[in-house]
Amino acid sequence: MNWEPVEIGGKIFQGNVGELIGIEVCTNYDPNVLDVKSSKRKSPKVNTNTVKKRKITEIQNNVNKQATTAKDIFSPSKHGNTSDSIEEKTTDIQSDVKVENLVMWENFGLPQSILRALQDLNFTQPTEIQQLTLPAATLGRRDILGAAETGSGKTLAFGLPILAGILKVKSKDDAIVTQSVEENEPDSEESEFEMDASEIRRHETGCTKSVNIVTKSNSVKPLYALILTPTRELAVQIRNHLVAVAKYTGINIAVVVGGMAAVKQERILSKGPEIVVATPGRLWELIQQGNSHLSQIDSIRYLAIDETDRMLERGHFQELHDLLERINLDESRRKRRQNFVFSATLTLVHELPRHLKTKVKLAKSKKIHDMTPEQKLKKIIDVLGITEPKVVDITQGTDCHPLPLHASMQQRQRLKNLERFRDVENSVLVATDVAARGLDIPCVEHVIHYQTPRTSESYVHRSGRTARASRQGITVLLVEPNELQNYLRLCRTLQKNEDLPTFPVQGNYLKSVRQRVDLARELDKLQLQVKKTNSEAGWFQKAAEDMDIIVDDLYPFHLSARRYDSKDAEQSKKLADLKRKQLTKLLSTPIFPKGFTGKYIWPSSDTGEIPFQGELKKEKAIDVMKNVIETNKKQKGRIIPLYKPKKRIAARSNVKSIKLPKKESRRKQIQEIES
Ligand SMILES: Nc1ncnc2c1ncn2[C@@H]1O[C@H](COP(=O)(O)OP(=O)(O)OP(=O)(O)O)[C@@H](O)[C@H]1O
Repeated sequence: MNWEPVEIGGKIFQGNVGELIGIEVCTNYDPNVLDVKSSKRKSPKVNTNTVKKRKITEIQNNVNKQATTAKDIFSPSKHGNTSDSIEEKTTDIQSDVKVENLVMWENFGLPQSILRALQDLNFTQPTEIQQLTLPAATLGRRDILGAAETGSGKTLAFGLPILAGILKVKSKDDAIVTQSVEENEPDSEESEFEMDASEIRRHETGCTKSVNIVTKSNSVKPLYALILTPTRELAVQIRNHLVAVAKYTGINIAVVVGGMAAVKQERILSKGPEIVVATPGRLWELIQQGNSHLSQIDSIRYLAIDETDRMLERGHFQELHDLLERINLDESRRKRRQNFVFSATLTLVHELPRHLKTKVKLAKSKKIHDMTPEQKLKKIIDVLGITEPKVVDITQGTDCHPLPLHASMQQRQRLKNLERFRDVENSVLVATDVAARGLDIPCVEHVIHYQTPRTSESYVHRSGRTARASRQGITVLLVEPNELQNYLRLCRTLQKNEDLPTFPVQGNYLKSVRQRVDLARELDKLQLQVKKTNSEAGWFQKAAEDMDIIVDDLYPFHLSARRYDSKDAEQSKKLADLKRKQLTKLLSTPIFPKGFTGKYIWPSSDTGEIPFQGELKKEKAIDVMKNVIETNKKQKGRIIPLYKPKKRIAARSNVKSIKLPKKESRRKQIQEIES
């Protein structure tokens, strides 16, 4: 039927007309249409009340069921919120489909719709950060402060609890609406179809009907969650990642970032997405322009801040701070919100050292941008009102966050790491030659050639990543004895008749450095072995399942064929964990003497001696090198000719090859470390 609005004089709306906001007229009235509806009355009668009551009882039963399991396993909700535990049913599309191979996900209270999507993605088990975060977040409803290295699966660590939470809240809201509809209905035995017809009778008089904007379908859709991230690219990535796991949930996720047409952004938001992934700047703009969907920003149930450490830098902080104050406008809603703060470094959040606490007090009187990143992070946590968060920090306890870059990485992860390398101060990019050419990152201070390049082109391109435009930079070439020929060839091609100046290194500290490096290499090898063993076992299991073979029947054969021994693997893992702890401890012990504040130890140009404790200079590597060149010139007054080896050096390396301990000695090592 075709309905058109009826023009009415303004006065009619001045009286008490309840929810009536307009009248429409049917322009192609056809009595047969109503007949079609009334013919439905002849269909088998279904008691609406029974259906709805069953739905509510089902939900209630699930509340009880879930509450018991959650209580058994996890700590209670910070908010004492049990009503949120209502099992999502109505929006859980095709929940009866069997989800296989997801045993590891089963204890996290995730609905079937999400499990199905995880299965489609072949995410058979949660990553470490997900395992540690999900129980507390999904079932305990705790705020989370999380830190883990890049590519560890942080997005789903906060994304899954948000999606699962929204499904629960929505089903709770639906239950309330259903209940209130029931309460307002006459207590009759009408079937659903009869109710349709009676509704038609109630609302349609002749050829007119009332239009009620308060009906559920027309109301403003709630905004449940906001995810903040520092860059546009990340926002898009997070959205895509979440869309993939939300595909059976019916939850809409939108991106709000700078650089996108404002009209398009308004259109996206007018559809009422339940989750908005945004960069703070554009979000703030749209809020200030009065966007209606974003006007609910203070009632969001979930807030995630990804890459918080980067949000504290480069002009993001003030925007973030203002935005959070706006989000926090309503105190009671703030308390009901669940927060996720993910950052690469959370060390100072565990317990702020006393000297920093004093600094925080002092900083209150200063401007916000005078604060250190740690103070800013603390400030954000305070603004959010996080008091007893679950802290999940699986960073390896070092201040150095190396960022890998190589051809077998996903393009997406490569871009992320490059972005991070560009934005994070003191970061280290560990790259293969994929990064040797074309990369234009302005402030790279050092290029270290871990292996002597085989061609002069390679040397020039790699080195060209530093000292860009008018900036200074230093490139250091590490030459092993077996690489000497490469080095000499390189110098000849570059028409150098003198040796490259040597970077001063104090041998007496090298022992400690070597100890750490050896331990790191050993750990790396052990980890590789553990990974290989696990993937072999996983491969076998999967192959057996694909062929419908029961693994147990073949197990002994499988063991001998692949030399897989679960005890052995367990032992290697244990040893790797112990070695990691050892390394973390060693790395937290300073190599240089107490009181040393400089970056490099470099002997005095006058005496050639290492300065006493406290007199060491705080110098950059580039300045150290400049000094060396100057000193060489002054002391010798002549160039140092290129090294000429008397005889060809055999290809040998003085790098100790790391051998993995055998079974017996592994056990011995574990005992030694543990004692
Ligand atoms: N449980 C899982 N099983 C397998 N793959 C996963 C799982 N969780 C996430 N992934 C995949 O791992 C990759 C890295 O995940 P994600 O981007 O969330 O990491 P991250 O910790 O946020 O990294 P970054 O800090 O660099 O942003 C993605 O390709 C993602 O699809």
